[in-house]
Formats: sequence, structure tokens, C-alpha cells
Amino acid sequence: MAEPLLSAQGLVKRFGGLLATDNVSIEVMPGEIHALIGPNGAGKTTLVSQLTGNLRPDSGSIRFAGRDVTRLPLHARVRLGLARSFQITAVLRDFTALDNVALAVQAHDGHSFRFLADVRADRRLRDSARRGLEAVGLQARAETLASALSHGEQRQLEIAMALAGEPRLLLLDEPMAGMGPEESQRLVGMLRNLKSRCGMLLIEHDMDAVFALADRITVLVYGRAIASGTPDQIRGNAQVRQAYLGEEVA
Ligand SMILES: Nc1ncnc2c1ncn2[C@@H]1O[C@H](COP(=O)(O)OP(=O)(O)OP(=O)(O)O)[C@@H](O)[C@H]1O
Repeated sequence: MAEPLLSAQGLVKRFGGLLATDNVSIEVMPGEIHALIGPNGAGKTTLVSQLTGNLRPDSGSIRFAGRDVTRLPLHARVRLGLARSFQITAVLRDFTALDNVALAVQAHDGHSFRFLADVRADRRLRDSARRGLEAVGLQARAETLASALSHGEQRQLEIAMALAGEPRLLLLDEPMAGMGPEESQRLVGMLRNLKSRCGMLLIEHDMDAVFALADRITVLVYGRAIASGTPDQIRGNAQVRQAYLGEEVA
């Protein structure tokens, strides 16, 4: 069997007396979409922050792309191919969609900031940025200012920016938040298409999206992973239904 792309074992994180991550283990295989679900305050963001290197676990270990990254800082994990959308990227509202992705490609290339004029003149950067926009279905909006994009399109743009570094694993923090049903359906289709490019760990409250996309789901409640399995296994798990899902996915 292939080695997991990401494997976290026995993570523990305390905030004072609060056990926000209680001995959690989680894996993501290459090309897998693994969803992390749970009620508000369950510890999803705290867990993902330890995976990215924003937070240091009190104990436990994290392997990514064949290396122990537990003690590596965020930027070193990014270099190994770990990208977090909506956190490491910031859309510049007065720039076009294409300029935004081109700047992200340039940043991932390891260049310090150059003038936008350079980015606009650099054919390779722009070609690469166009491919990024295409991957998220935003090619027709390349010359549109980011501020004129719809909420859903801005989210697509953020994902295109996260893809600029050609990550092996994309961590997505509530990408469907604030979207209407049509927009979130479009994003589901787009994320499904991205599976061939990278694995994904998806935090999401929209259960329709989670059950449509995930190969595997882990359920966190009060910092503990109470279940992990295929969507069918999670749907049929009595403990999960009682603790979280209720009749939502009946
Ligand atoms: N920096 C911090 N200091 C103290 N407590 C924190 C800190 N960050 C998170 N917490 C607490 O840890 C618990 C888990 O929070 P976390 O944000 O990880 O949950 P979540 O599952 O992501 O919630 P949501 O779905 O609402 O985003 C909560 O009780 C929260 O108040």
C-alpha cells in the first residue's frame, strides 16, 4: 500500500486547562480528499494549525512527504508541498485575478517582492498563472479585478493562489462558507477535478459538500477523533449521529 502523504500520530494540544487536541491521529493518502468535521469548538482549526506549523503540538508527531516535520517551521513545510488556502494567501482586491495568481507564483518561486510591472512582463509567470486560473475554472475572469469577483469566485481565486506552489497537499478551511447552493456545487465539482493534482484535507460544515467529496471523513468532538471512515461508514455510525450529525444526513 502507498505511504500516506501526511500522517499525524497522537497529537495533543492544551490551552491552559482545555484539551483542544486529545491524542488525535489522522492520515491523508496521495490524491485523497479527507474531510474533518465536528461541531463548533471541536478542535478542527487547532488540529490543522499543528499540521501546518502555525501551532506546536505538546506531544505527538507529524510526517509529511516521507519526512518528520513535527519540528519544522511553517515555511519549511510549505517548501515540502503543504499549502493552506485562506490563510497563507491574501487576495489583493485592486489587482486582476491573473495578477493575483502571478504574484503568488512569483512568491512561491522564492523571489522576494518585485514590482508588479515585472510580473506583468514575465511571460512564464503569466502562463503559469493562467494554468492556475484554468485549474479552478476562472480563466474567463483573468482580467477582472479581484474586488469585482463574486464571493464564490474569490474563493476559487484563493485556491488558484494556493495551487501556485504546486502543493502535494492542500488544507482547505471551510471553503464553502458564505456560498449559496449553486456556488458551492460549482466548487465541489472544481475540487473533485483537483484530486488528480494533490491530496486535500477539508474542514467543512456543509455536509452536502463533505459527503459529495470526501473519500474519508474524520469526526472530531471535544478534541477527540470519535470516528474515521468512508462516508457510508460515518453516515451509519450511531455515535457520530448522536454526537454531531443528528438527522442531518438521514
Ligand atoms: N489560542 C487559543 N487559546 C485558547 N483557547 C483556544 C485557542 N484556540 C482555540 N482555542 C479553544 O480550543 C477549542 C477548539 O477550537 P477550534 O477553533 O480549534 O475549534 P473548531 O472545531 O475549529 O471550531 P469552528 O468550527 O467553530 O471553527 C475551543 O474551545 C477554542 O475556544
